[in-house]
Amino acid sequence: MRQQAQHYSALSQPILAMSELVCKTLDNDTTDMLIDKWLEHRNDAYWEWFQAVRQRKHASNTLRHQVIVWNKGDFAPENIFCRTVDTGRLIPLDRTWTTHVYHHRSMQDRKLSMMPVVFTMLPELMLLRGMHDLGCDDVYIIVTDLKRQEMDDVTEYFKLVCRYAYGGRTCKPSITSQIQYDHMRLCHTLLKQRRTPCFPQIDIAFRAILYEKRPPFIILFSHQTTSYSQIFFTHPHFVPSEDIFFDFPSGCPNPCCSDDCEMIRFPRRGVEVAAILSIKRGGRYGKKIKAKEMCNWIDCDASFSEETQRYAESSEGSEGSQSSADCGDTSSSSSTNGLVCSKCRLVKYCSPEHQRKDWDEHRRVCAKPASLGVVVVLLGCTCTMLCQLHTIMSIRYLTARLAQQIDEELMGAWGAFSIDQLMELAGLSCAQTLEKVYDKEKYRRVLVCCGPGNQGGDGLVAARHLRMFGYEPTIYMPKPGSKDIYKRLHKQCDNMKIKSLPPDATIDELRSTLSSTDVILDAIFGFSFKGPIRAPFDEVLPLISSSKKPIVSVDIPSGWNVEKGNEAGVGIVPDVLVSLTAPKEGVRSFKGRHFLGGRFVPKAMEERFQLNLPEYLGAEQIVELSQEQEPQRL
Ligand SMILES: NC(=O)C1=CN([C@@H]2O[C@H](COP(=O)(O)OP(=O)(O)OC[C@H]3O[C@@H](n4cnc5c(N)ncnc54)[C@H](OP(=O)(O)O)[C@@H]3O)[C@@H](O)[C@H]2O)[C@@H](O)CC1
Ligand SMILES: [K+]
Repeated sequence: MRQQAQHYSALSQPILAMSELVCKTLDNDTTDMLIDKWLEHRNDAYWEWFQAVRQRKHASNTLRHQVIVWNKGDFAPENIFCRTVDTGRLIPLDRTWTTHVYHHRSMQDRKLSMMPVVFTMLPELMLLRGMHDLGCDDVYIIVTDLKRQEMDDVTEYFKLVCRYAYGGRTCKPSITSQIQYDHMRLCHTLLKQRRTPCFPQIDIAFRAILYEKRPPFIILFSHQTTSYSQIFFTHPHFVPSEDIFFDFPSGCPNPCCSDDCEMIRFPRRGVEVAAILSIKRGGRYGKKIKAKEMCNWIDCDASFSEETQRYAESSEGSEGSQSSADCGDTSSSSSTNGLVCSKCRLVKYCSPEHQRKDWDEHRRVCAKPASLGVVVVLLGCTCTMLCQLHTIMSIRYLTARLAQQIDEELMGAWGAFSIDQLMELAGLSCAQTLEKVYDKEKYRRVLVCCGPGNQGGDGLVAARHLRMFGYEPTIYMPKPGSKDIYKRLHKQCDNMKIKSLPPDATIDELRSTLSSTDVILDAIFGFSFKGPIRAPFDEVLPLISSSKKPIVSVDIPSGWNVEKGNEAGVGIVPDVLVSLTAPKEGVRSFKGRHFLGGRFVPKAMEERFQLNLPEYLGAEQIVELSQEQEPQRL
């Protein structure tokens, strides 16, 4: 062993035999036993999450991108199906696997059993295993004592090695010395910190597993309660859809951890934040990884050609489409148009025979997409109404949390928007909505009521546009927000000679302004509102409601719970609502005219969050969702 270790260097390709780590293998039966044990612990966060999947609240889409399904049966892994990222099959979570846990022998001496290691990560492992089909019967875990910062350092090191030196390739002298320097630094630091196993051992085992086994992912598990474990994916294609991770509970066992702490670093924000090892391919590693869509019968190796993957859009219930695959042919070039299950339309088969064979398993999740049932209700509607109703049935209603997440993503690294841009478009939608419903000749005087958050900013932008459209807005901001953006927006309004009530205007002053107002724009509270209503709004809201003036509410009527609506009965009841980005859960029962605005969501994001937004026409910034009466301008 010592002799072999001499050949080891950070730049040459190690082999597993060089590793001094002990490998404990948990076979299928042991894994099954662990899953059974895990199921005894119901009523935890995972159980709730899976229940939510069942109610189609998460990780589900009635269209073909459905990634997790559970339609029937008990809470048991065999009833929960995952769409695999590598073959597109819908397979049950109970397809067990073999776990190889590499650990230092001192851990065994310390009586650290490897069973709890696997048990702690079981829901995540089940999910990951279920997400992968090809070559993933084996899961590799390396157990360490790394702390958070150390885990990050080690992650960066592996990324560097895999990018430039994997396979013993030569790289620029500057990179070589960088790798050697990082290697020495990590050895030195981690040895000093007495981390087990020492860094060279983690390094050997990690790269040797990559080299010899080429798994879709490797987990570096940390035994430290103050740390997280890292998953390394070996190709971007192997990173599961981030929809899966939305709301997936964090598994951190440390009771003192912060909210965003995770047991395993799941790539919650998609490929961009996943630890992906960029491995140079070529020579014996020259095989390009390619997504294969395969026949859903688990024993069949037939895959479908790329061009036929768009089957769902083009073929209507294609039970009869031809099949040319020889299912015994294991080559990836085997290609067929496939038969789509005519009921759920979620899976494909190479032949009727395999469809029949898979039926016992597939029947557990096979169901008609829910939206199809709606058609019956719609008989007798006009074509336009049908389209509108269809829009309402399928549009996604957002929880407060999801609305905030979308907002953050729009302004995050991927979305790259600034708040000014979003607010400008949001405010423009509000002004356009008011203009569409309330004619400026009859409803010239608009009281724009602004709150202390971003919605107040939307109101200020709307006031400016309304002035441009020929209205006479007055701003009322009883609690001006402190951010610079509100001050700038207010200054822009001042420059246009838009009147403002002083923030400390008395209730009498507000009452008198309301009496000389034609229509109110309610831009007080948005998706961050949490009841009960505090001063000064506890006096302002009832006054607005009792004014009997028409009201246009922005995003959600002020005072309504974002998810439960006007259950406390203290909110404003508007005539018109303009939802931004997508409607919120709380407005499902809203009866007035409902518009959608905030035309800034990129298509990719709309699809990722399954928003099912309606089409905006031409250059319009708004689209009407429902109509209680024929569209008309008042
Ligand atoms: N992507 C999008 O869709 C975009 C959305 N945009 C818009 O942003 C809106 C969300 O903005 P947001 O997060 O700043 O929150 P929002 O609701 O305006 O104000 C919260 C503030 O209200 C207050 N407050 C809360 N509860 C209270 C109570 N009970 N009683 C009294 N006060 C209470 C509290 O203030 P505090 O008391 O802390 O000073 C809190 O900070 C969203 O709905 C949409 O209109 C666009 O601008 C951009 C793109
Ligand atoms: K509002």
